Amino acid sequence: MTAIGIIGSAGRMGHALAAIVPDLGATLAGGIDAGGDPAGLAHDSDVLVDFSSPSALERTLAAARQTGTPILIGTTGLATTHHAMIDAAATDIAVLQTGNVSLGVTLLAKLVREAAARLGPEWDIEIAEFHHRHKVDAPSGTALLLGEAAAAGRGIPLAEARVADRAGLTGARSEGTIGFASLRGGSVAGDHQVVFAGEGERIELGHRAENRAIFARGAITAALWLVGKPAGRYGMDEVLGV
Ligand SMILES: NC(=O)C1=CN([C@@H]2O[C@H](COP(=O)(O)OP(=O)(O)OC[C@H]3O[C@@H](n4cnc5c(N)ncnc54)[C@H](OP(=O)(O)O)[C@@H]3O)[C@@H](O)[C@H]2O)C=CC1
Ligand SMILES: O=C(O)C1=N[C@H](C(=O)O)C[C@H](O)C1
Repeated sequence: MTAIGIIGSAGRMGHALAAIVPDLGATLAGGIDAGGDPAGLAHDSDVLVDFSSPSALERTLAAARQTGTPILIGTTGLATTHHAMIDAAATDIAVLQTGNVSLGVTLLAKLVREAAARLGPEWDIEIAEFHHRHKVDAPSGTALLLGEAAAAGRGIPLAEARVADRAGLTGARSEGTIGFASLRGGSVAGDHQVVFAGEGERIELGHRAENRAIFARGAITAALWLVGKPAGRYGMDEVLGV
């Protein structure tokens, strides 16, 4: 049986992952949290699953590279420097990093890209997300993933179009920008809405996660898929075939 090591095992996702591992025919190699030893965990695991904090990433990737252990990274709030670390690790091991491991969001990203490609820049794109009160990063990893999909559909880099944190005298909206809005409260598992606002009409594409079990199932499915894959950076669309 494939042995799975969890980084962030005592967290909300850590618990959801541990609960679903046996249902998917795998076994738990162990888990660590802040202050834990990623090298020992990587040694004991066939694949690592990381839902923790961006601060864990450097040591985790070093351990995974040392042992040649593939890794699924679900942690969000990553900076450009973290993506550079992931790219470097993917020269040695199989890595899948995504802001959302659900089937629904993986398909939604395809739909958003397609809509953005077909609609002209006069259609304003706004992305809204709503998460539980404990979430520490904004915009959510999923909102950014959907923003990347929209920007790719328009053939532009997201960094050029991204507008977040509107407040005060912002001036009128600039054509071609992609706006982000974040709400936090209660126990919301994760809602995302992408709005294409045109003159006199709107298209709204969205996804609502009703629980963390959908993320845990997607993450373990992807982790099992990564075992035995050559070094490289993979996507959830490849895992799920959507
Ligand atoms: N990609 C996706 O589909 C999804 C992504 N996420 C993301 O997963 C991450 C975790 O979410 P959630 O479970 O709700 O958060 P929690 O705060 O509940 O859990 C995070 C866990 O990570 C641990 N941790 C913190 N720092 C380190 C470290 N340096 N090394 C190892 N472990 C560490 C914490 O341990 P301690 O308490 O000791 O600090 C804690 O147990 C977030 O970034 C979230 O956005 C969540 C759901 C789906
Ligand atoms: O922190 C969460 O809970 C979630 N984080 C991910 C994100 O930032 O998009 C995925 C999901 O929405 C839940």
